[in-house]
Amino acid sequence: MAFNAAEKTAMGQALELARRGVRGANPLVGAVILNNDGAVLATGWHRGAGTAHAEADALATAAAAGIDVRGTTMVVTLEPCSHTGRTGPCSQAIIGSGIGRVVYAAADTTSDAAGGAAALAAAGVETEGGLMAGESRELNHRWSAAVRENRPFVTVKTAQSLDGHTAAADGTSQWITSPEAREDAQELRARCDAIVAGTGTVQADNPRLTVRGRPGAEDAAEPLSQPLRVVMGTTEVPASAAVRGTDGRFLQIHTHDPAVVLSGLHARGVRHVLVEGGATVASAFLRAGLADELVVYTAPKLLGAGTPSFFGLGVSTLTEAQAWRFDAAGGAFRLTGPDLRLQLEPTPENNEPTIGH
Ligand SMILES: NC(=O)C1=CN([C@@H]2O[C@H](COP(=O)(O)OP(=O)(O)OC[C@H]3O[C@@H](n4cnc5c(N)ncnc54)[C@H](OP(=O)(O)O)[C@@H]3O)[C@@H](O)[C@H]2O)C=CC1
Ligand SMILES: Nc1c(N[C@@H]2O[C@H](COP(=O)(O)O)[C@@H](O)[C@H]2O)[nH]c(=O)[nH]c1=O
Repeated sequence: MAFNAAEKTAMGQALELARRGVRGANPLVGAVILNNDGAVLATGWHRGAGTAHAEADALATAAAAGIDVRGTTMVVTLEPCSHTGRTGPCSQAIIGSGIGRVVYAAADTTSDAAGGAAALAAAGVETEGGLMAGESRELNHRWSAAVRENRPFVTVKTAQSLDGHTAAADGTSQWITSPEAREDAQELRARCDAIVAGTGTVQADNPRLTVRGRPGAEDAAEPLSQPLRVVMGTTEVPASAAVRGTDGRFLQIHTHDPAVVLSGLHARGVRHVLVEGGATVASAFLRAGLADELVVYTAPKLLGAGTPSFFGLGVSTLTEAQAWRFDAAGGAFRLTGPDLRLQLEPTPENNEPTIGH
């Protein structure tokens, strides 16, 4: 394999572009188109499930700028796909564009999307993989684990006080975080297929668990399909509970096992789950190694007592601590109004998920 200096630089840039995407049902992918002198002609990245893939995004950017890409090189962080999902196959779009060479980082090992490199080569496009493959694989290591194990990608979100409580001593929790933080959390809801909460939260909060205040939300002029609202636990959700709604997108799963919830949801086509708590349910996903992304909103308030954000993780001494790291994709930390938003992912050494092997 021979990659020139411009291709190596472009792959680094493509990895940075990939990090602009959002984690969830699809992997983070970036793409750069180079001319034969190694100059960047166009760039693209994938913005999440249902939007253009990075390759198509870069091709569209080039087309919009009137750039002729025939005979040029595309550098992309993941092997171009060969399947028609919510968007068309990238390998065919590349072949159709006349691009002469494709350099990719990691192979696409998903059963339905794999085979893009072979399709490109068969069409006469010079195709080489493996450049910075480790970086690309690490960028999507939790997404890959979810795909490998036939389960949805899991985001756990919590809103806590500065001293790590999700509810005060009397069980009150509305609201710990600011309107700005709660508005930000609506974005998490909008990009997932299902929202999971426990029966305890239903009893305490009577939540709606809906997407609101954005195009396609329940309060929009033409509402689109909402994420599925899922309650886990054995206590029957009351007929009057707001979470039941009227659109038929409510489901109770009578279990305490996160793996059972995930396999049931995967069978229904759910590829991204948002776990909204409470602490009992969130901790169960963490304990099982079934949390791929953690978003923690921390309000500058002290409660001194109450429900800890996470408990019962099976950690009895410091060396057993779950290891997480700040996730540059999506912004590791930033202020949302007066509150701090942290985004983390498990380190590759952390407990890998335990289902699906
Ligand atoms: N700040 C925040 O981000 C949030 C705060 N809250 C607050 O947290 C509190 C509710 O949290 P919490 O009491 O932990 O309730 P949960 O919503 O986590 O629900 C816990 C209940 O769900 C069932 N259950 C489901 N899975 C498991 C499991 N793996 N292990 C044990 N039980 C399970 C059990 O009920 P069953 O007997 O029915 O099976 C259990 O009592 C409220 O005060 C609420 O206001 C809630 C959500 C978010
Ligand atoms: N208390 C608390 C949160 N709580 C979460 O929000 C749910 C309410 O959802 P809804 O009824 O759809 O508005 C509630 O049941 C719990 O899951 N979220 C936050 O961002 N900040 C907060 O301070």
